[in-house]
Amino acid sequence: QSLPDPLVEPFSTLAVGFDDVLSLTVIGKVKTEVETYQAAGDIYESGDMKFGKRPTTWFSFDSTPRNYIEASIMEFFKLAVPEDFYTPDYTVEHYGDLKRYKKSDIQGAEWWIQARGSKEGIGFHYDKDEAYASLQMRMSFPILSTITYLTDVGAPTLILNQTSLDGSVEYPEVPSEGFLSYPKKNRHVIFRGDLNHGVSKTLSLDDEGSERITLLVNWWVSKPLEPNCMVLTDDLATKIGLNYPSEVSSYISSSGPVSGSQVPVNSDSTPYLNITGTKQKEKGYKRHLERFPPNDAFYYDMPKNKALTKGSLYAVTWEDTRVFGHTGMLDLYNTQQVGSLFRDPLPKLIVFVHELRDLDSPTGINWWLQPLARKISDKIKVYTATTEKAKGAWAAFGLKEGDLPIAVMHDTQGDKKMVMEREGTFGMGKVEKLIEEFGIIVEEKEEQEGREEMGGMGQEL
Ligand SMILES: O=C(O)CCC(=O)C(=O)O
Ligand SMILES: [Fe+2]
Repeated sequence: QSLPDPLVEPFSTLAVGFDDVLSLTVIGKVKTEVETYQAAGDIYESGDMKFGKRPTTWFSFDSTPRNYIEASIMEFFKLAVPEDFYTPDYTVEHYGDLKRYKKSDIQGAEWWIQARGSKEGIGFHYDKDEAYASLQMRMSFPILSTITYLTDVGAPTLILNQTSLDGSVEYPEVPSEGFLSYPKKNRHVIFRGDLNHGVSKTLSLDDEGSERITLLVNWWVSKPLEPNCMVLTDDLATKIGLNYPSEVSSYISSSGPVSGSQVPVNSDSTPYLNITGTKQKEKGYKRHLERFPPNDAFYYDMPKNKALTKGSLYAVTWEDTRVFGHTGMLDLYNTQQVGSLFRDPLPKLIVFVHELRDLDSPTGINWWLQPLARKISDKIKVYTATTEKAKGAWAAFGLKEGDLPIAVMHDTQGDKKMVMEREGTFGMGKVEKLIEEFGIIVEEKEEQEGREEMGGMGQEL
């Protein structure tokens, strides 16, 4: 049987998709097993894990599939082509030495389940060896991550061209490419294991009431550490009702492979979206916001939801006027961040606000601060600072609660500080004046629109 080659004409450098990956009978069996697995609860008796995360399960290639989930994982492996994801042409800034993997380097798969409501999202993150990250403060990534949609429902996965070594500095600072994948039952999406991704709830095209279920399978050179990634022993598999290797093997020998037709999804069936334009409010677009550390806020424009199609995949590119993520969020409890903030030679503009809502609400500060931060990003690093995470910094600038919202300038190298005038209404004009008084000249580009207030978050622009 010859395998489809999705990468002859890559639709996107970030990810590839296949439809009908499993046979209809098998996808039904996998769904039932997923329910069984979910119902079994905390099978590894891990108790309360950090961040309330459930452990993932390891499946080694040495073992025989004991259920249809494991048989499907063996099948998905045929679609994983790691070499093609690490060609020297695709360079992410800090990957001077691109690693190239052979399939034979892969030892097994880590898998888990996600179940969400039709309007729910999943926060942006890197799939990583969670236990290793806690120990080493560095990230160890799978070679490839995959998503298999088990229902047609819910918000899309958004995979970005952004990676990081330690989770505190990201490359590039602001993503310019995305792979947007709406759920479609029996679709399998493969992407590089080191990319920032999440599920954007504001892009959901479904009404409340149904369930979004995905099976996540990641390919690793070696097993991620316990207690976050666990081996499902035969005893445990029997206990939860997922151990019937002879049924699985006789199914395969009598009914044929567990695979379906495995149709590559390419640009013929799904469009490229080039998001361009310089106006703050580009007609026909909606601006979305996702929060992820350490960039803290990522604003990106997409066609209005009614112009997007359920079940589609989109390769998205954004002009730098259509994506924003140029501010950091000051967090005095994050010692790693405070350290890198002081080492960074650029002067800082810090905007102190009471709470996140002051930044993100439809009339929030971020709607004009983000474009401003982009404009000045080569001269000034902009931070926002909420009371919860940054109250401890007020004293250094002689600030009191009643002064907020307020901006300060801080040259951490020369320890030069300047506080904005307290009189007058806080806004973009006052911030620009502060920057100027601090002695930094910002080139005036064709930025007239920057003065316009941006439309509200999630508002159709
Ligand atoms: O369900 C999805 O679309 C993605 C889930 C995911 O990224 C994860 O669980 O790590
Ligand atoms: Fe993930």
